[in-house]
Amino acid sequence: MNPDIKTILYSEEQIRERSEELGKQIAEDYRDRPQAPLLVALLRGSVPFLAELIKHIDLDIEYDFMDVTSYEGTNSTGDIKILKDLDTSVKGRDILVVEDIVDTGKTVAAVREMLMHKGASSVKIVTLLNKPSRRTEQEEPDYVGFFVDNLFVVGFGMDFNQKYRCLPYIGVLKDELYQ
Ligand SMILES: O=P(O)(O)OC[C@H]1O[C@H](OP(=O)(O)OP(=O)(O)O)[C@H](O)[C@@H]1O
Ligand SMILES: Nc1nc2[nH]cnc2c(=O)[nH]1
Repeated sequence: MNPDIKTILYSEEQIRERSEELGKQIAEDYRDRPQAPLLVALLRGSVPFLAELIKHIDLDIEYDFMDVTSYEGTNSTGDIKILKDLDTSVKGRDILVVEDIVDTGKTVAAVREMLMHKGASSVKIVTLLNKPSRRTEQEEPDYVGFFVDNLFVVGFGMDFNQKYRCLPYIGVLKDELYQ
C-alpha cells in the first residue's frame, strides 16, 4: 500500500466487480436503442474507470473525451472551464457521461447542458463514486458504483494536485497531507 494512504475504501477487486455489474446493466438498458451510446469520458480522472467499464458493456459503443475542470487542490472553484472539447458529433446520439466522482454536481450539470445544447437525444451519467452530501446542483447520476461520505478521496484516477491517480484502489490520504 502507498505510504501516504490512511485507509483503503474500495479495493481493486471491488471496483472490478462493481464495474462489471454496471457494464451489464448499461448494456441491458441500451440494447434496444437504434444506435449504441457514445460514452463521453471526462479527463483526466475517469480514464481508469472508463477502461474497466467498457470491457463489460456488450454493445457496439464508441467513446470520446472532454476535459473540463473546476478544481484547485480540494476546492471546487465553481467555474467550469472547457480545456478540450469532443471530436465526435453528439447530434441525435444517446450520450453516457463517464465520471470518476460526482461531488457538488457542477461538472456534470455543466456538461449535461452543453451536450443537450449540441443536440444529444439523451444524456445519462455513470459515475464510479457518488458523494451526495456536498451536492449543490439538482443532479443525480443514473448509474453509481459506490457512495462515499464527505471525504476527499484519491486513487483509481482521482488525484490530489495530480498525484495518486495511478493507485489501483480508492483511498483516503493521511490527514497531514491535506494541506
Ligand atoms: O461534482 P464536482 O464538484 O464538479 O466534482 C467532480 C469533478 O471533480 C474532478 O475533476 P477535476 O476538475 O479535479 O479534474 P480531473 O478529472 O482532471 O481530476 C472529478 O474528476 C470530477 O470531474
Ligand atoms: N480526487 C478527488 N477529486 C474530487 N473532485 C471532487 N471531489 C473529489 C474527491 O473527493 N477527490
